[in-house]
This record gives sequence, C-alpha cells and structure tokens, in this order.
Amino acid sequence: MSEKVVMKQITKSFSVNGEKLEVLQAIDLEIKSGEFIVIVGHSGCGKSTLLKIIAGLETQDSGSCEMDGKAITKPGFDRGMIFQEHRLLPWLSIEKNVALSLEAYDKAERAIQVEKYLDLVKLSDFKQAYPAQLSGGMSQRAAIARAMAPNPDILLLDEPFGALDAMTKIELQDEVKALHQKEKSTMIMVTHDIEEAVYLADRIVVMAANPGRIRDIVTINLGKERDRGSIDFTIYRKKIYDYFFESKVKEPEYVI
Ligand SMILES: Nc1ncnc2c1ncn2[C@@H]1O[C@H](COP(=O)(O)OP(=O)(O)OP(=O)(O)O)[C@@H](O)[C@H]1O
Repeated sequence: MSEKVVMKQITKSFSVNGEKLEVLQAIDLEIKSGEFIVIVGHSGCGKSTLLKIIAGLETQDSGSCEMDGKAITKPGFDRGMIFQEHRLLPWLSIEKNVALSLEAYDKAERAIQVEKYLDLVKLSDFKQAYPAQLSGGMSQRAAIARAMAPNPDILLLDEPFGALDAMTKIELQDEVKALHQKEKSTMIMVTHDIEEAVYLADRIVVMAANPGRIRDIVTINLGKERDRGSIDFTIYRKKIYDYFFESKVKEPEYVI
C-alpha cells in the first residue's frame, strides 16, 4: 500500500481571548491508501482540527500535509466529510441532497451515482423524502451517501455516530465497514467510542492533550471480521482504555 496522506511536523495554534492556544504539536502521521484510521483522545486534544487540516478546512501553522504527494491547501471532492450532525439541506429531497456532491457529473451519471449510493445505504425507498421525515440513523446514512457518491479517495468522519442510539450506531458501524471493504477508500474517523475504534480501525491513533500530540499508534491485528465479545477484542479495548483512565480493577497480564 502506498502513502495516501503524509503529515510532517504539523503545528496549529488558535487565538482564544487574546491568548495563544497551542492545539497541535509536532504531528507526524503517514496514512496508507485504503487504511481505516481511527483517532481517539480526550475532548479538546485537537482531533477535529487534525481532520479539518486533511479536509483543507483549516491550515496548519507549520509543517506539511500532503495527499498523494501534493500539499493540501483547500477542500476538494477527492475528500468527503461526514460530521456528527447530518448537515442535509431541509428543503431538498434526499436524492437531491445526495446529488449536491455531484456537480461535476453530467445528468445521467449523476442519477446513476445517486441511485447506487442510496441503494448501498438502504435508502432507495426514501429518495423522495425530506430530511425531517427521516430518523437520525437514516439521515446519517444519507450523509454517508452524499459524501461517498463522488467516489472520494478519502472519507473523513468526525464522530459520525456520536448522536445515535446504541443499536443504530452498531448497524451503521457495520455499514461503514462494508463500504470501506467494497469501495477501498481510505477512511479517517474521529471518535470518543473506544469499542467503535477497535471494531473499525486498522490502526488507532491515540492522542494526548495540551497540546494535542500523538501519544501512540496501535495496530489492530484482528482481521476484518471482528467479534466484540472475543478475548482479543477485549484486550485491545482495555489497552486503549488504559491510555486514558487508570484501571481500578487488577487485570491479568496481557501481551499484544
Ligand atoms: N476555530 C477555532 N478558533 C479557536 N479555537 C478553536 C477553533 N477550533 C478549535 N479550537 C480549539 O482548539 C481545541 C481543539 O479543538 P478540536 O475541536 O480540534 O478538539 P477535539 O479533540 O476534536 O474535541 P472534541 O472531542 O471535544 O470534539 C479546543 O480547545 C477548541 O476550543
């Protein structure tokens, strides 16, 4: 696999109430084409800022961020982004919302892509519905279809399932996982949910806060089909959990 994204010595500060807030410090990260990367870390450690730099929505103060060897300077259809809230336009039907990301396509191709992705996220029967007529999970599925329809090389997911109930979240995790395997796009997700991270990631980037920096990168050697109840899964979950919380229960020794 070749490198899709290469970040070198990224730093980023914001000015808050006249004070300089150092948000990202010396971030070095290489993401391979087709990888599923999940970023975890305490609230405010700079996860979304990192994602926005890859999206071209924020610019680093120093260091470089490249995609396929070219500096990222602005957003583009080669990167799709999904947020915690679906951000669908309420006055457009679901199919028209999805078609919005397909400006560069001609009418016939646009219709094919809309059909394909609404089918993949199981919303074909709701293409003429409006966002207010969909549940939270369905709206998020529509947002996934909209982001994936232009065939982006990279899908950036910023806590996409954070506002969903537990059952819907599990269903959508499986759908995103299936899409990743089918479409072979590179996926970079931010989450607070450690189980979600272990379920989906090829590698988990563990961040530390103040300033935001990479504390560790954990490769998840669990294959593609993962059982949330297996011992190996539980060991990984605890390994990630232990980066953030001191365990009060004495666990048996484990080695990964
Ligand atoms: N545009 C901005 N202007 C000023 N400060 C900002 C801006 N964007 C982010 N920040 C600050 O940068 C820090 C990191 O924000 P960021 O959203 O990247 O963190 P996060 O790890 O994604 O947090 P959370 O998990 O709570 O979403 C926070 O203290 C935030 O207040």
